[in-house]
Amino acid sequence: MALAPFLPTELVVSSLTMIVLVCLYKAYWRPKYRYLYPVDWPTIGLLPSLVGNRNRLHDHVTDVLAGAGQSYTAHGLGTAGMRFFITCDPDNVRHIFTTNHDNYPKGHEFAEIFDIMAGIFFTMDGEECSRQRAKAQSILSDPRLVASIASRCHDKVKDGLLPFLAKKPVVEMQDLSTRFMFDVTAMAVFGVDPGCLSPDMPSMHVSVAMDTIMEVGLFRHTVPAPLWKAMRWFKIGPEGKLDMAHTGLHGFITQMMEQKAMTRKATPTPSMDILSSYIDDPDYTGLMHSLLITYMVAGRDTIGTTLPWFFYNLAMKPHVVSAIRDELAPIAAARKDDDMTMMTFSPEDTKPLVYLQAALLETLRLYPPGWIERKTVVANDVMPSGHEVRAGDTVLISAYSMGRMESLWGKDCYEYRPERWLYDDDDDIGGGARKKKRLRYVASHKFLAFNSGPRMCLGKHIAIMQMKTVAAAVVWNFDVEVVEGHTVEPKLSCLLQMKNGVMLKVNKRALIGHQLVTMALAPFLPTELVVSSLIIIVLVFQYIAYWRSKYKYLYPVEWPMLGLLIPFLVANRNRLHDYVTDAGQSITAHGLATNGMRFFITSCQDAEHPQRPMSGRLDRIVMPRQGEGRSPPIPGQETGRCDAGSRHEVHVRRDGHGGVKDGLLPFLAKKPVVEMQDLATRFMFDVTAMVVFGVVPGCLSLDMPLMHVLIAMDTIMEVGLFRHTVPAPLWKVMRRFKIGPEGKLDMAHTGLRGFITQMMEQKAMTRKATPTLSMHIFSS
Ligand code: HEM
Repeated sequence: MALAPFLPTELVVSSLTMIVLVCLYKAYWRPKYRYLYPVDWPTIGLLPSLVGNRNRLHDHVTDVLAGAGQSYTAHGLGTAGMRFFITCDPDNVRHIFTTNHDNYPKGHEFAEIFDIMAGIFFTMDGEECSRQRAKAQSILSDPRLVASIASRCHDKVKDGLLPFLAKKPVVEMQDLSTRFMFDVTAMAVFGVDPGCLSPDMPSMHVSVAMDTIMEVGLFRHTVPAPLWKAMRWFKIGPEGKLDMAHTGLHGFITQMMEQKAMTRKATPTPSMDILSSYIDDPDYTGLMHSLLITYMVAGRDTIGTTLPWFFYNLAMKPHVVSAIRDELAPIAAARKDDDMTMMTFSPEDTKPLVYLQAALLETLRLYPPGWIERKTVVANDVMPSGHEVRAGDTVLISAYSMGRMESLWGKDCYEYRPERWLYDDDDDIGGGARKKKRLRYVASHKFLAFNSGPRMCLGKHIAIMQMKTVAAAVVWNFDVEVVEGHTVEPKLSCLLQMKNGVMLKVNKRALIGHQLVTMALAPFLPTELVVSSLIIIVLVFQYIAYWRSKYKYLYPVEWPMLGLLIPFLVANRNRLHDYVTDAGQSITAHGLATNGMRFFITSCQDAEHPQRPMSGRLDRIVMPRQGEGRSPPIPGQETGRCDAGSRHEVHVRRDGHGGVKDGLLPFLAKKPVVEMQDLATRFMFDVTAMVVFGVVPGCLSLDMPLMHVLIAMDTIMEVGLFRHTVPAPLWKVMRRFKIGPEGKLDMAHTGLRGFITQMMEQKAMTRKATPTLSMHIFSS
């Protein structure tokens, strides 16, 4: 409503922009240039190139730089002659970050983009920045603080991360790493553990708020400042989201500071955390929120972003996992307590491990969390590459592209290969020459993940120590594997996070002489193996001996002992609904077991089966409703819920009539192809949540957020069918050990409970803000 008077102008302007864009695109775009050079359009500059490649922005920038000899000059949107110089040339980087550093400050636009950290070194330049950095450096190099960070990280791995992984067969590693690093960083900053990494996976508003800052940061970097400032004024679009994120973050910092004040009152002895070093410093009065948020970002965002890429690469490179384990094995062998517990490694243990460090550096080469740096030009200058830059130009340095330049890293620059960081050092031991691996030195202007020159990362050593602690413990104790069908791709943000995270299967290794066996299940494994192998053998023999193709679609075969159910389900699992329908209107069958358990399956209205035996026990009546409307069967027609393999793709044309005004129709209008089951589920999820809680969770939005809760609800129904079909003691044992479908269900329960908690919290907040009665189920 507030925007109503502006809408017509807005509409005209955006329509005109669209028309101009489409015409220019059609007129000039040449497929051969597509992945080589971005076309620098008159007036609108690089915008079409960015829009056209938004789904592969990082790689697009890299392709452009590789094609243009590592540096490129382009124009931004606007008539003010704004220019960009984009580079990943190490000579230029040294010039910008070190040799002529004063000519390339971050600039006031950078400070405006990250206004939540205003007044703190991260967004500043010059004298004040150097003064603040000096204090930060002395704090972060205090051995007592470093020791306290190390021991808190180690304890969190031991008591939080490893037990968590041992209980969950499948995890979303980005979420998990972010939760872990949020807790570890908050402990270093405030001396308080917020408990994000707990088995009930509490909702993470603050963590999401931190992600929002980085996502909207990229948006602010790419559109002209007056545009995002106008949006900020009206709190619309990404700026509306950012405004909420700021409120959430400030709330969190206030809460932490209050908790800290209470602790200080109770135990006045100084505590080893970052906040304690600033709390009485008058220079930071009024800057505490910016300062503490900066430290949270420095720790959580960087390591929390790196670790998922690390595990993702390891999941695909078993030889790297083996090499890391080989390095850890002598340390593990020297332990006395290693046999039945999960092993952790201290910073002293991991410090000399060069292969582990190489694997982490290799991750940072290919996936630097801060993938792009921004600087401003103070005075006209000429780069070592010969390019001229003018005062006021913006310089963008792509750390991501730098890690993928063939000229710097060789032909295999895209390959994850930790060995490139190592070299053989001839080390004469005991008379014989033995090669010892050493870490290769790579200058920071060639490997930019930790920045270079006077603005170099101040937490590099802490970061490597923390990452090694996590990586060593997880690699030693678990096997990880990417869940089939899960695609990993980067998100559009200032941080190189993954768009949908990375789903990993995690299996515990048991340590019997450092060999593999699943530990928690070890005592049961032989029996379990024997029983399941026997069942499979019996099934295969029976299948071969009795199965007649003429019966295949007519009658379920009743096997001796196994009854009807197991062969029935196994053989017809892909057409279960139709199989039940084809079998006639009523059948009686035996289940798996020797206690004579029987099933009567019918679609007759009166459930009176002519063959119903009068003797014997009728245990369950299963009435397939679908069968009722489907006798005789209709060949070739699909029924039931679509599975992933048979999803219906619906080509949607704009209709203009009917419907659901603000969500579904605009969505359909924008997407020419939709997966209708997903869409309908998202739509109904939002509608139902609105009815139940009075809150829209926003599942049906254009960016199609990954909805763990929806998957969880599907899981309940899928595992429900599983529980219906196998004997109860079997699924109960599986539930006890959280294995197979029951492990998945356990995660689904946790996710759903987390969602309900989140909704109830949101509701409680809304009720506080507007106490009038609202019309939805939860309020009743
Ligand atoms: C994988 C881990 C990390 C990476 C890749 C990383 C990377 C970086 C980069 C690229 C910068 C320069 C930022 C800029 O000027 O725009 C930076 C600065 C900084 N980092 Fe890190 N960092 C990591 C972990 C940490 C940790 C754990 C801490 C704290 C304990 C930390 C503290 C800092 C500080 C204080 C600065 C100085 C900011 C400035 O001068 O503006 N970093 N880091």
